[in-house]
Amino acid sequence: MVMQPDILPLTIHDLVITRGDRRVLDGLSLSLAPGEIYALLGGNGAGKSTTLFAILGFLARSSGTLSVAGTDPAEAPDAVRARVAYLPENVALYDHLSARENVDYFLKVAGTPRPRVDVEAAFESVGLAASAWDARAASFSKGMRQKTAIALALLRQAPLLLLDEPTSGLDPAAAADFHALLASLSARGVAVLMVTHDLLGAADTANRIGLIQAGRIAREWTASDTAPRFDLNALHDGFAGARAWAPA
Ligand SMILES: Nc1ncnc2c1ncn2[C@@H]1O[C@H](COP(=O)(O)OP(=O)(O)OP(=O)(O)O)[C@@H](O)[C@H]1O
Repeated sequence: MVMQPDILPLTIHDLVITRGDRRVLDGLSLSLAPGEIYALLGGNGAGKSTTLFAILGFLARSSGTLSVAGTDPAEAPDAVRARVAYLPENVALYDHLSARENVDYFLKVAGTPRPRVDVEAAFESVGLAASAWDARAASFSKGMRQKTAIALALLRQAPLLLLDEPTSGLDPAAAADFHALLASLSARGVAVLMVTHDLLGAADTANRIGLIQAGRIAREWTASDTAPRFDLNALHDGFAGARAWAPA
């Protein structure tokens, strides 16, 4: 992965986004270093998805700054979307195409086709079984769809991965598989911003966990170098408080 050392994959400072008459994001600040895995948690309607859409350049901001690998999505949305890999809760693939054909197609559309050997190496590194490479995506589980999309992100050399509820609906083994995959992405220098309601999964995987409340990061926890990585009681109390606060 080629990255400029002094440019962070993501910097957000004092971001304000208004939807209707509400300041849905109200002074949100958040930066990610290469290889960092950040879990963003918060009650329903707290602004998690809004944060992801703002990073993708889909929402106008009232004030604040935001940059993805040094580029402002408000100024160059296409350049930012070319650098960010966004996985919605349910990854959409062309069902009538195989994993290989999907990846080839998206790379070609992006103007960055890659040789067969590279695509297979990416499938191997995300743990997509070889039997799936040429199978139609219609038969794929959520986990297989995610692996295909992450292989595409690796091939595109995206420095930032945005994940919306990646483990909802995954069985425990598939979720563990997914968390191991995130750790290997992190080791390659990919920064990951993961929106989730899975407190235990976040505590297993993330380097930092942030609680979004009233449109900003209200609390933040950093993983310890020694076990346990996070104080689960403190996390639980933090999130219980946020639920009690969340708007109806
Ligand atoms: N298109 C819209 N127009 C006006 N308000 C919106 C729009 N989309 C979302 N909102 C409001 O913005 C707030 C934040 O929504 P957002 O989807 O970011 O929350 P979230 O934290 O992702 O919630 P959830 O956990 O339920 O997915 C909510 O109050 C929501 O009602």
